[in-house]
Amino acid sequence: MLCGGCIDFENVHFGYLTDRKILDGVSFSVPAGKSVAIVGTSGSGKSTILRLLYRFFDPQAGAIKVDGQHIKNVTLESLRRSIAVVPQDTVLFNDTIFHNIHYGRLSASQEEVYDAARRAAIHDTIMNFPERYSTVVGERGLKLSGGEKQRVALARAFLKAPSILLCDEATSALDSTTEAEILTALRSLANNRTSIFIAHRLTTAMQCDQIIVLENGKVVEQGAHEILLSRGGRYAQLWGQQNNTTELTDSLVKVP
Ligand SMILES: Nc1ncnc2c1ncn2[C@@H]1O[C@H](COP(=O)(O)OP(=O)(O)OP(=O)(O)O)[C@@H](O)[C@H]1O
Repeated sequence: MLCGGCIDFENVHFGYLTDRKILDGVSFSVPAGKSVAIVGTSGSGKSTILRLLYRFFDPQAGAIKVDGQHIKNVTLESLRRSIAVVPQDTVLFNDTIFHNIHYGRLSASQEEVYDAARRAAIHDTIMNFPERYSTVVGERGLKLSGGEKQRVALARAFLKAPSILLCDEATSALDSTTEAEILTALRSLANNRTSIFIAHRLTTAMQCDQIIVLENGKVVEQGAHEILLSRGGRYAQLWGQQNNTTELTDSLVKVP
């Protein structure tokens, strides 16, 4: 039985195929209740770390521990009960929006589902759907936008109230109001929970207690935002690149 405090990756080696290493001796710790952002170029193995923690795959060498216990010695059910995942693209069932949120914790009451939806800033949107919470969503129902789907994932996670939160930040552009709402909800969900964010925007990473920079399957830098910036290494370089791009985009948008 896990109560889901700290997470430890100890010299983890992993490849999906035998001749191609994806994680090459990854070690890091997330203390209970703290947040870590994983940043790095596309394909560096960020999502793989989350997949191993959720045990979609097992590492070939090294250990992954939660609360000091090897996760391979814990039942899958117990492991997954203590973890909520907010993915980039949430899978919706062809069912009511109520059921789609309720799925986060099937023992929850109706009021708890509404409350989770409120906290994920999607309740008001649902109340404007043709049949409110009974509206069928998914492929054969009402299509939800990327931002709405992400809020459904957040509502499920609020309902689950896990001790560990894994979040893969959306790369797709959301309008700035939606993005701000989602970030606020995510921050309140991550509060006092051990959380790992795959951060595509460094402005998200900077709000985490620790940042891990992953490159070619290795942790090349680790520390808090200010410290990594002052070190002038890989993170500082990524930060410079992203800010230049933002400035460039801003200046392109601000055509008189
Ligand atoms: N199921 C799989 N089978 C084989 N290779 C895979 C599989 N899933 C991912 N990979 C490969 O593993 C590498 C790391 O993938 P991963 O999804 O962890 O990268 P990432 O850092 O999260 O990238 P991104 O930022 O683009 O999402 C990639 O080169 C990818 O092609």
